[in-house]
Amino acid sequence: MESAAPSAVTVAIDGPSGTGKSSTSKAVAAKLGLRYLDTGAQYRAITWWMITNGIDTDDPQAIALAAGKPAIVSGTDPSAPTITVDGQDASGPIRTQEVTSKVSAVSAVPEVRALITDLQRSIAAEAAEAGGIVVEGRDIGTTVLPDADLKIFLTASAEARAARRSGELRGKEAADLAATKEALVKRDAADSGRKTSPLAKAGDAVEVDTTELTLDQVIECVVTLVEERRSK
Ligand SMILES: Nc1ncnc2c1ncn2[C@@H]1O[C@H](COP(=O)(O)OP(=O)(O)O)[C@@H](O)[C@H]1O
Ligand SMILES: Nc1ccn([C@H]2C[C@H](O)[C@@H](COP(=O)(O)OP(=O)(O)O)O2)c(=O)n1
Repeated sequence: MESAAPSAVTVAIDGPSGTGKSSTSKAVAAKLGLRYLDTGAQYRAITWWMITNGIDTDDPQAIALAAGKPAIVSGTDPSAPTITVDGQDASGPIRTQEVTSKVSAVSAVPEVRALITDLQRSIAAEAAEAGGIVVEGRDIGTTVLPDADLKIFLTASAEARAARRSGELRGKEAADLAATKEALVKRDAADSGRKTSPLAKAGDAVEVDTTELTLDQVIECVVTLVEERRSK
């Protein structure tokens, strides 16, 4: 007897910066034939648009008024994810230090979250028709997709996360380890402390501490969890 195609699965992966969400989610999606959505890239894209259009990122009202203007489109192929703003490739500009330093303020504005959350839900619903998706961010398991089939919350010590991040920055915008750690802890605090859907572990999420794990071990662990979920 031929085995049936695996059922569609929606996976939510949340956690603070540098825990391995993007690398893990992309690899798991590629291995299992799922789509992939980086929700942080969407918040970065809207932040980049605000900066380039002269919107004061310290003014929540100005941000709320402008939030509906940019058209943000995410490509969900895990081997080549894309992000455009008004048709323009934004994958490079959204990774600058300037965007990183302002994204928490912009993403805390409720009007921004409402628009981006709607966009994320429609992408996930469309992907569910095509096998499923891994969606990574801060509030996916708690707010965006509370009915996800599997929820993972990645953690790691601030030291490990800063070391991973400063490894990425070396040679580009050289930041020392202490400064990287300080910026990262500050962003975590802002993301966890905001009123509207803060960074938080969902009650039914599986927590995976990646501090002492290699990336391959984390990927293997999540693949196993998805397969277990699918076989139920
Ligand atoms: N378990 C791990 N061990 C070592 N390095 C890792 C691990 N997971 C991720 N990394 C590296 O850490 C950096 C940040 O990972 P990333 O997936 O972007 O994290 P996040 O999306 O949670 O911010 C990347 O350079 C990635 O290769
Ligand atoms: N679901 C999400 C995803 C990201 N955000 C916000 C908060 C984060 O600090 C920024 C950037 O997220 P991103 O995942 O790109 O951050 P890092 O990869 O950890 O540097 O976006 C959010 O508020 N909700």
